[in-house]
This record gives sequence, structure tokens and C-alpha cells, in this order.
Amino acid sequence: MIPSAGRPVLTAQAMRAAEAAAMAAGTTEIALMRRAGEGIAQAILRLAAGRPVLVLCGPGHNGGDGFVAAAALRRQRQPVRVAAFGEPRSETARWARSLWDGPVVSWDDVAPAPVLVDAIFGTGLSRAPDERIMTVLRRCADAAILRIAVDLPSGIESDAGRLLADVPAFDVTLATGAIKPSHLVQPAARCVGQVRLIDIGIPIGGGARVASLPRLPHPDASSHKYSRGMVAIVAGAMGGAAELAATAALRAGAGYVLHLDDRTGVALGPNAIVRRSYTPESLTDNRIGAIVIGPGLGRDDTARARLGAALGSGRPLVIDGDALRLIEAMALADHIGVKILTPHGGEFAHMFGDSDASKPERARKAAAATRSVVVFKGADTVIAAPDGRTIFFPPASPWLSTAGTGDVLAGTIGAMLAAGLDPLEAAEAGVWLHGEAARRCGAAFIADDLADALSAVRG
Ligand SMILES: NC(=O)C1=CN([C@@H]2O[C@H](COP(=O)(O)OP(=O)(O)OC[C@H]3O[C@@H](n4cnc5c(N)ncnc54)[C@H](OP(=O)(O)O)[C@@H]3O)[C@@H](O)[C@H]2O)[C@@H](O)CC1
Ligand SMILES: [K+]
Repeated sequence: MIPSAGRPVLTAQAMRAAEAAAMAAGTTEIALMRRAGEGIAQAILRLAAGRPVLVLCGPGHNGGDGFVAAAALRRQRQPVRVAAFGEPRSETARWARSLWDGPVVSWDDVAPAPVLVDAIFGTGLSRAPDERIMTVLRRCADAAILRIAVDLPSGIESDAGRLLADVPAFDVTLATGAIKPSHLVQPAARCVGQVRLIDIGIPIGGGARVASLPRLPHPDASSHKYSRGMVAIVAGAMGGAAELAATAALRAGAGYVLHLDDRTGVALGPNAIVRRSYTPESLTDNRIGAIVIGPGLGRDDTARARLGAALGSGRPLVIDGDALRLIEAMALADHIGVKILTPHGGEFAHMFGDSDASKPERARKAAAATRSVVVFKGADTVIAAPDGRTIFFPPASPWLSTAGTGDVLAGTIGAMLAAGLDPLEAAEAGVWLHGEAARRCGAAFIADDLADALSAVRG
């Protein structure tokens, strides 16, 4: 069982292509299923800790994995029962079923067990499963102490995070060969529990992966405040949001944070923030490593003028909040320079329209169209670069759903960008630090706490 951090993420089609390439290189389908099933059995053995196991098997290769695992568990004297829905549909699935020398319990009458293993459907699920299948799965899941899914909980479509049925929540999902998008994209991601990878020895790659602990910039003996990164925060109508972004940039490690506003006497944040009146010229200081524009900017003519000046400054940009409402998405493609856009669902739809495509596909398309790194925020944040590279984040703390946390994220990413990380790395590091700070804050924190917690997770 391998943790998913940093691992490639493959669609069902890409997974089949990787399997086909392995077979063309001499591996058989039976060998792959044997590795998958035996790896799953080892994981179940550890997780079940001697408690009786029920394996529900479907007609395809997910069910084949289930039969191989059940046979391996029985050989190791683990108490295990099997129920099957439908006859095996392929030669390899028939081979797997032939390994199981115990009884196969009738589907509708199966009695639950403390440990449930769902091997009904995986990446081959092509339509909503029959209610007869889901009723048994839900009944056994409700009665189990531990629920384990093989590859994907049955009823989840593999690529877009869609639920094709009322899927019960699992404790652990054992992904065979590679992590799939629906392990990370909502609403499916809330059903999968902990995701662990079962290595089946086939080479996989591609441009999509799960986020991992990023390379964070660190000061050394030659560092000074400008080399640590200078971040300019452009304030506007709502001063508090820009204060949060500025505090976050400082606490994420920026050496110098410049808060540009017209108002005086409204400072809320740390004294370490340098406060100046906004002028368009103040944005062209070539020591500025990142401009953060959007938190609390407003949407009036002043806001528009400031956004125009930021776009014209030639400095790397983090574009958030109100700036995403003002900007023309397609005009961004003509803007030469580094840009990171940080839309939540509403801002994304405003900029790029609604679509039935999956969240990662929408993020990739938006990144290519705007020539920007796009941080598509949410309970399932996905980052895409213009060249198609995609980073998926495991679900973050639901307590992040409070005002101001987006402003904190924009400032954090600004600090990473100003410190010299490339835009995709800066976005990944920013989202990672933000998620860690939220974890550390626990429950019912406010955005100010989150910004303050960044110093401790910066490590
Ligand atoms: N790729 C790899 O490298 C490896 C993959 N491995 C494993 O294989 C799994 C993928 O196997 P798979 O392709 O056979 O698909 P799977 O999910 O078992 O279901 C397909 C079957 O169900 C049927 N069916 C579909 N929807 C249905 C519905 N709503 N209601 C009823 N029936 C429905 C469908 O029939 P059909 O659509 O033709 O009617 C077909 O018979 C993968 O998740 C992993 O566990 C590993 O062994 C090792 C290497
Ligand atoms: K399954």
C-alpha cells in the first residue's frame, strides 16, 4: 500500500493504454490481475486484522481482482466469503474465478461481514448500476466496521468525479496500478476514504499527478529582504481582504510586503507590512517579484484602472477575487508574462462559462486559453498549467469554507512566486501551505488565524 502523494493520475482510457503497452512488452493480462489481486489481499490482511471479510465481485476485471484476492486470503487462513453479481465476462475474469475454491453466495441473500470489500465495478463502469446491485452494496456497507473498495467504490465513474448511483462512503480505496481522477475530484472524492496505491509493476507517467510536499524556498547566509521576495498587494474597496493577503505573504516567507492603498489610518495587519499610497508607477519597481491583485479590489473604475496598471507592469501576477470578475478571459492570452489565476467555482464559471466537462479538463482548457497557471479552487483544488500539466489536491479541511481564506491563499502564492519558484511550483506550494495551515488550525478558525498559522507550517 503506497501513499498517493506525488503519484501519476490516469484516466480509465490512459490506464487501459498503459496496460496495453505492458502487454505489448510481454506481460500477460493474467499476470497483471494476479499482481493486483495479491497486492489487494496483502492490504486487506493488514487492514482486517483477523476480522471476517466479505468480497462482493462483479463480472469484469474488478471482480477478477476480487476473486484473486479472496483466493489469496483463503490460502492465508483469513476468514473470507464471496458473493458474485453475474458471470465473468472475459477469459481473464473466468481464470480469476477458477482460483476461488469456496462457495459463491447468492447475491440477494448475502449476509454482511465486519470487513466489506467492494470488487463489483472499477474503471469499466459504463452506466448507472442496477438498484439490485447497489441495494446489496449499501446494506453490506451499513453493517460493516471497515469498508474497502477495490480501485474505485462501485457507482463512481472513473474520470470526472461523478456519482452514477447513491454510493456508500468507504474507509479505504485500493487503487490498482494508478490513482484515478475520481479519487480526488468531488463529489466522488468524498466516498473514497484513504486512497492507497497497489503497484502492479506497469510503467505509468503523463502530465497529471497528485500534489506532494513541494520544494519550498529557504533563505541562506546571503539572503536579504528583497532576495527573499518582494510582494506588492494592490488594495481597493475592501481593505480587510488585502490585509489578509499581505499578512499571508509575510507569514509564508516573503522578505518584503508592500501594501498599496489610498487610505490612511486603517491598518489592521502587522507593522512589518510596508504601507504606501497606490500609484501606477509603484507597480513598476523591478524588485517586485509578484503583484497580488483582486482581494477586496472592488469592481469600479478605480479597480479597473489598477488592474490595467498591474497587467501593464511586466511583473509576475497573482490574479484573484474581484480582478477575475473584471478581466476578459480571452484578453489574457495576449498578455505576455507570468500569471496565476485563482478562481473558485463561481469565478471560474463567470470567466469561462459552465460546462459538462470534468474539473481537470476545464482547468486545463482555461490554462491553455489564457496562457496562465489556473488554480481552480474548491474542496478538490486542481491546478493546471498552459502545457497541460495538472496537479490534483486531496480534499482540504472543510473549515476553509469561510470568508477571507481565498485572500490568504492569494498572498501565500504571491510569496512563493516572488521567492523565485516557477508559476506551477509556486501555485502548488501555496495551495499546499494553505491546506497544511488549515489542518493545523483545526475547527472554526477564521482567515486571520489561517494567515498567522502559515509561519508554523512554512518549515
Ligand atoms: N487496466 C489495468 O491495467 C488493470 C485493471 N485491473 C482491474 O480491472 C478493472 C477494470 O476492469 P473492466 O474494464 O473489466 O471493468 P469493471 O469495472 O470490472 O466492469 C466492467 C464490467 O461490468 C459491466 N458493467 C459496466 N457497467 C455496468 C453496469 N452499470 N451494470 C452492469 N454491468 C456493468 C461491463 O459490461 P458491459 O458494459 O459490457 O455490459 C463489464 O463486464 C479495474 O478497475 C481494476 O480493478 C487490474 O486487474 C489490473 C490491471
Ligand atoms: K470496486
